[in-house]
Amino acid sequence: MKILTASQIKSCDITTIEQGISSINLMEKASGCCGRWIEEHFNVTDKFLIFCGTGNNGGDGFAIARMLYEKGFDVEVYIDQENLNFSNDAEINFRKIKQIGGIGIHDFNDFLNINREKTVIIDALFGYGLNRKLSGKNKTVVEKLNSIKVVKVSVDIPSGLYADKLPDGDSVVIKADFTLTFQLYKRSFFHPETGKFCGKITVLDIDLDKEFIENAETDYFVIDEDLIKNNYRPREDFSHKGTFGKSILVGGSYGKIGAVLMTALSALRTGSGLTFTMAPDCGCQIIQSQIPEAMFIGCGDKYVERIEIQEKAVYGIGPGLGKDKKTQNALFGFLKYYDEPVVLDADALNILAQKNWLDLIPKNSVITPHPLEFERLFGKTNDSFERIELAKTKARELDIFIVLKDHHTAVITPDQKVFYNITGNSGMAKGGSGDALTGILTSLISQKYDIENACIFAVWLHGKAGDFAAEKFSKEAMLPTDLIHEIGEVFKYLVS
Ligand SMILES: NC(=O)C1=CN([C@@H]2O[C@H](COP(=O)(O)OP(=O)(O)OC[C@H]3O[C@@H](n4cnc5c(N)ncnc54)[C@H](OP(=O)(O)O)[C@@H]3O)[C@@H](O)[C@H]2O)[C@H](O)CC1
Ligand SMILES: [K+]
Repeated sequence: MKILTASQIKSCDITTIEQGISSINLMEKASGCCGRWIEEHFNVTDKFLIFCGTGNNGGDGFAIARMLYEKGFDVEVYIDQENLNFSNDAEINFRKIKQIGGIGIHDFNDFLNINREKTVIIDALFGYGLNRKLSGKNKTVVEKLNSIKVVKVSVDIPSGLYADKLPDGDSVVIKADFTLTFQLYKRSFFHPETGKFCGKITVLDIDLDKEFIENAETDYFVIDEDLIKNNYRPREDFSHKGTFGKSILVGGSYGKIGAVLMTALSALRTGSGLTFTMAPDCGCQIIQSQIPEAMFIGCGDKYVERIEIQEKAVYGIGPGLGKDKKTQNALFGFLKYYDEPVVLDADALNILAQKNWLDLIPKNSVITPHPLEFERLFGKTNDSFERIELAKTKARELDIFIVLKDHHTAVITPDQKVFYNITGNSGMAKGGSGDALTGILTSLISQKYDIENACIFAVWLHGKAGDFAAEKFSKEAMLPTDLIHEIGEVFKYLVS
């Protein structure tokens, strides 16, 4: 699914309207989708306080108020009565609710304490037309709404948030529990500084012009299930273990054997045909007894001291590797002569950063840094938008793929495309989750998924398995090994 900018969405609106539907009917359709969602998720005994701005986001709010009222809901509307300079469509819908006696219309300043129990706030102050930070009564009413613990539903975008950039420094933004956004995700939904205002996001299809969206230029995409289902290749029956590639997972050090063990286990669970672990001898018993399916190649006593090159294999290097001098030399010796794509994670990245060996990374390799590892590799950035721009530059310069791990992990490609993942949860923020991702990635590349698709599929699969594990064990109790064991459930889900 594409992510378009606010101005592209506005142009798409205009194109849709030029194709035949009037703007007021497009608003009616958008508001109707919101009304139906609200009706499905709340009780008729709930009271709705709908806060409306002067633009079409406010117009949606007026239309939603009318629709909920007509369905028997208790509705009150709040506006800035000192600024009735509405957009054309907002004006039309404002007049409609004024004619309905049963909908109270109040000024923002009249909004006093409320019975929180049965009240739902609908935020229809601003949408993608926001072009400066909130001030005056708009700012005051948002601060007031944020200060009370009551369910908030934002129409299109939490008011105060821009669609595709960070808010200005001391901005005020509605902290929504739900965001009902029209047609496409907005980029700010996926960044840590901004996504936290959205709550649970639902994309409502309002039938915007499909051809416009198809032809729209963008570098930004969401990894949605359509993309995955087009990408996933069910296993052929007439095949043998060699068909499904050879993964070599390199890592582990004394006391951190579990990392490379989890990486190997997740490579196997992802369907790797032949799986080897290259780890220090101190890990041999542990790995061989826990994963008999993975062959073991000893490469040192307590640390990885050498990384031998094997033909027709895909290497995943880093989990639990440590940064011992011998290990540094082993990594240097390997990368100096190996020019096939590799997956580099954790301490492999920290060694490359520390020794400034970035130019040793083979083309089309995949690095999987979390933000701190990214900073060690490429330097500080002021915010996550800047970090993505730097990642795009580095992916192009080094001709590599960057899987930038965060709440919404992003895959950045050498041709500067950015794919945001929407599976996963905070239960995965535990040591070992990254090791599992490395195994999934290595396994998919060894199974001949092209690198871009392997990265996209891997982050989605990893997050989905994490969601299944959270469902089963709770976010607090779930373990990375639970996530690994749920990988099979995700494959079954994909073919269901
Ligand atoms: N395709 C769709 O997604 C559809 C979306 N719809 C809804 O329309 C809004 C966008 O409506 P728009 O009128 O373009 O803009 P907003 O309602 O977001 O903002 C209204 C105007 O407010 C002014 N503004 C901007 N920032 C501020 C601010 N900080 N303080 C005060 N006023 C502000 C600005 O006008 P100016 O003249 O003052 O610059 C905005 O134009 C979208 O989000 C959806 O909710 C349609 O209903 C259907 C299709
Ligand atoms: K809004």
